[in-house]
Amino acid sequence: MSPTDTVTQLVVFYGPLVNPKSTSSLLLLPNSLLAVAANGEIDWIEHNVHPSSVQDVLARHGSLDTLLIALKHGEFIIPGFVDTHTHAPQVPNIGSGQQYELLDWLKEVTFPMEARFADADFAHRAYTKIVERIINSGTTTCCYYGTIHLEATKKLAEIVNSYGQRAFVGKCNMDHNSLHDYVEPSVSSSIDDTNALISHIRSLPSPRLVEPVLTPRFAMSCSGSLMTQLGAIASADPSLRIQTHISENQEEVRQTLELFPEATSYADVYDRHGLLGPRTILAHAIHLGDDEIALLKERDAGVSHCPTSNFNLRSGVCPVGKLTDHGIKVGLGTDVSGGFSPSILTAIQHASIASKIVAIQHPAEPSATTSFAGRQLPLATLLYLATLGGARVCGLEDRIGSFAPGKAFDALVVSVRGDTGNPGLWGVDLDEALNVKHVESKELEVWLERFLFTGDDRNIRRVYVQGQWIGGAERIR
Ligand SMILES: O=c1[nH]c(=O)c2nc[nH]c2[nH]1
Ligand SMILES: [Zn+2]
Repeated sequence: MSPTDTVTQLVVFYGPLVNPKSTSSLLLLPNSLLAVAANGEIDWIEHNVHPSSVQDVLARHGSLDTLLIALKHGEFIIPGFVDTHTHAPQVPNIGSGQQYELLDWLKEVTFPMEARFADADFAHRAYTKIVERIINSGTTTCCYYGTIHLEATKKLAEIVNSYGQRAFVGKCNMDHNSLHDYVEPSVSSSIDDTNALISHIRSLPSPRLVEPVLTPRFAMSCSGSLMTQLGAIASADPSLRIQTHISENQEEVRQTLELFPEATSYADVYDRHGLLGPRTILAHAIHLGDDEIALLKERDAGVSHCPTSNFNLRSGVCPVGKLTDHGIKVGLGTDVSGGFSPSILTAIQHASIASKIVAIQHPAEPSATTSFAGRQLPLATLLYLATLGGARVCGLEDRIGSFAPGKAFDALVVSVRGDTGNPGLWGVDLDEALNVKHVESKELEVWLERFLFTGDDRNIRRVYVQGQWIGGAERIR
C-alpha cells in the first residue's frame, strides 16, 4: 500500500493504541485491534487481543477479508495532532527576527514576508512545500492563517485539499494600521474577498476536508466596521469558525484599548462586534483579566495556547491551568513563525515548560488537588491539548481527537525504535522488531513520554486523515 492509494476495503491495525479521554486522563491500550472502514471511519475497536486470538477476533467481526497492518515492537498509534493556530505564509521566516517583540516583529519581519504572497506563483510554490512539511510533522487538522491575498489563499486551500489534510483556511482581514503595501484598500474589498474565498473553498473537489474560517487578523488591524460585517457573516452562517488573536503582548493590549475606547476589555472588543462565540478560536490569551476569562467561558470561545511563540516573542506565559479550571476549551498552536517550529511536538514540550514556570512562580495550594492552576501539566493533559482539546476548540470533538467507532481515523503511527534515525528508545531491539511482542501499558507510557519530549518527524512513520495515508517519514524517500 502506498500513501496515495485510496482504501477500498476494511483495514485493521494491530498494536498499541493511546487514546486521550479527558483533560486529565488517557487510556494506554496495548495489543488492540482497530478497524477502519472504506469511508475512513473507525468501524470497531477491540482491546487486549493476544496475538494468538487475532484471527478469531477478525472472524467474529466478519472481517477476515481485511488488510491487516501489524505494528512492529516500538510502534504505536495516537490520534493525529490538531494545530489550532498557525500562519502558513510565515513558514519561510522560521528562525528569523527572534530579537523582536510582537509589534516590531510584525512590522520588520512578518508583514514584508506576507506581502510577497501577492505573487500567486510564489504562493503556489511556497505553500506546496509548507503544507507537506506540516503534514509530515503529524498535524492532521490545521487552522491556517493565509495572507490578505485572495488568489494566494485560494491556492493554499487547493493545496491542502489535494493533500487530503483536514483544515480551516482563512484570508486575513486587515483594513488599517499596517504597512502601506500590506493592507486591504477598503472594508468592502475585504468582505468581497472573504465571501469569494468561502465560495471557492466550498466548491473544491471531494473528498473535501478543508473549510473556510473568518480571519480578522487582530483587533488592531481591523476597523470596527470591518469587524461588524464579519460578525454579521458569522451569525448568518452557523458553520463558519472565526480565528483571531487576543491579549498576546502588553503593548498590543494597551494600543487595542486606545483604538476601541468604548470597549471595557480586549475580549469585549470582539464581543461587541459579534466575533466572540462557541466557534471562535482565540490565539494566545496570555494577559486576560478575570472578567475576560468569565466572558470567554460565557461565550464558550476556545483558546489556542501557543507557548513556543509566547516564549520566542517574549509575550508572556499563558495561564493554561487557570483557563482549564474555568472550563475554557484549550488546544495547542504552533503559531509559526512567532513560534519557530511547525511541529505540535515542540508546542507540547513548551506547554509543559510553561506550566512548570507557572508552578514555580505561583504554586498551587497542596490542598487544591483537582485544579490545574499552579501545577505542571501531566502527560495526559499535554496529549489531550494536542488532540481532543484541539478538536473541541475547532468544534470537531465528535469527529476527531480520539478513537471511537464512528469517528474519523485521523491518526499517527509513531515509532520509538532505533531504526527511525532518531536515537529512539534504547532497549527496543531491532532484531526482535519484526515480531509483534506483548506490550505492557507501563512500557507504552514510557514510549509515549519519550516520543512527546524527544521525538520529531523521523518518529512519525505514517500520517492518516479520514483513513487515508497522506504523509509521514515512511513516504519520504
Ligand atoms: O503571534 C502573532 N502572529 C501574527 O502574525 C500576528 N498578527 C497579529 N498578532 C499576531 N500574533
Ligand atoms: Zn498568530
